[in-house]
Amino acid sequence: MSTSALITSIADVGKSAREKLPNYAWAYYSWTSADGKTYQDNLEAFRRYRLIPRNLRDVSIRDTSVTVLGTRLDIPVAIGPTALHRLAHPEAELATAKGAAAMNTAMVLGSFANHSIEEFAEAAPSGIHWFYMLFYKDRRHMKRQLDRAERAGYTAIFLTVDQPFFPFSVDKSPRVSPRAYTVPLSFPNVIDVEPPHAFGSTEYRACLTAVVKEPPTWEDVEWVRENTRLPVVLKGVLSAEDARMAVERGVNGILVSNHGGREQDGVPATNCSRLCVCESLLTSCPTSSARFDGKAEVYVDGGVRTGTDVLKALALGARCVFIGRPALWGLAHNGAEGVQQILQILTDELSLAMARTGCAKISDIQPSLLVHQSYYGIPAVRAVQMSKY
Ligand SMILES: Cc1cc2nc3c(=O)[nH]c(=O)nc-3n(C[C@H](O)[C@H](O)[C@H](O)COP(=O)(O)O)c2cc1C
Ligand SMILES: CCCCCCC(=O)C(=O)O
Repeated sequence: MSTSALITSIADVGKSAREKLPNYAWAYYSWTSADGKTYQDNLEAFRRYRLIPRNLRDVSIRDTSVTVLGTRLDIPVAIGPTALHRLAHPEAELATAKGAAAMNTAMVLGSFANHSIEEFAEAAPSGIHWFYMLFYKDRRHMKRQLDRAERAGYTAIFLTVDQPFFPFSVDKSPRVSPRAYTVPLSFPNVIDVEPPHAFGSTEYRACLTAVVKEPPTWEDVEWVRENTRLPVVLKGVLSAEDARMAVERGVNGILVSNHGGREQDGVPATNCSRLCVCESLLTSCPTSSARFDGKAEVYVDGGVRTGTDVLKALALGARCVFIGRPALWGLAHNGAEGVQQILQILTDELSLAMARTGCAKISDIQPSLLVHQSYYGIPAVRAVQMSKY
């Protein structure tokens, strides 16, 4: 599929990316833990919800904007942190930043990026920049990174908490094929001075393992909270108890995520987990769900591929969603414009889904729009059995 071929969906962009990317890059981006059950579940779980539209409302104008961490985004879709954009495009994260800025939405710069905190911010000066910082053994390094992010105009710090050990420390078969190392890569945000070892070599991996803190603990989160004035978001929370502990420590946002099915296999799809987070909070501290909502925002990622998925995630209670692989597909498909195109497709689809379900603005998207298929699960099973005869 060429760049000029008719592209009408995220799936089309994914197909184009598959054709354009070398096998090692496609393999890394598509990689999942174990047999990919959790990844598949992320995709399928959205389809398990059905929508009950409200009709005859004035939806002639739809407003898809939302406020996240005090910043207005034109769409409730932001780009999450992903590593190694350089495998998809020579401009790497700089192009992704431009695509996000063109749609006036936020992007989280991953620490495993080819470009520094400052280069990224300068590439898209009008953009909304958030920074995913690693936990390091040396707190002075963390403090320097927090200060640099603040000075460069970033407006939030993301901490990933579902990766106690990094792939370069523990993966038995490498997540990134050695063939990828023919591409010039570096990690300026992780290592101050690039070591003289070949990128990806055992020695290079040992340099990374030497600096990162594995595994991080709540004490590290508390330290970050105390050492930056920026809002702090924990990414990778699946348990209600962890969400509560985060809120107690002054965390400002919870990104419900299973790392796109790339960490622990067998965990639930994230949109189910979101329900777990909320339901348990409601059950265990009945008076505090409002307090929780007031104190921290909740977001979700994993398997978002259509505007209807976005609508469903918001109806489940997420303030906004994040995308991982689709942004990489857009980047591979057509650089910054491809990333913009991905976001435009999701915007157009969301806007149409809002019209068809009677929502003129984001706050109209309510839980009552959704019914889970288990609601009519027994009749559905009977129908399958009947259909044999
Ligand atoms: C190639 C790739 C690299 C990723 N790198 C990181 C990372 O460095 N840090 C992180 O917190 N999450 C990382 N993620 C996870 C994403 O932030 C996100 O949780 C996930 O991709 C969402 O699922 P989706 O790809 O179905 O949208 C990565 C995901 C992919 C696909
Ligand atoms: C070569 C560095 C890769 C770091 C891990 C990135 C990641 O989280 C992933 O899912 O892949």
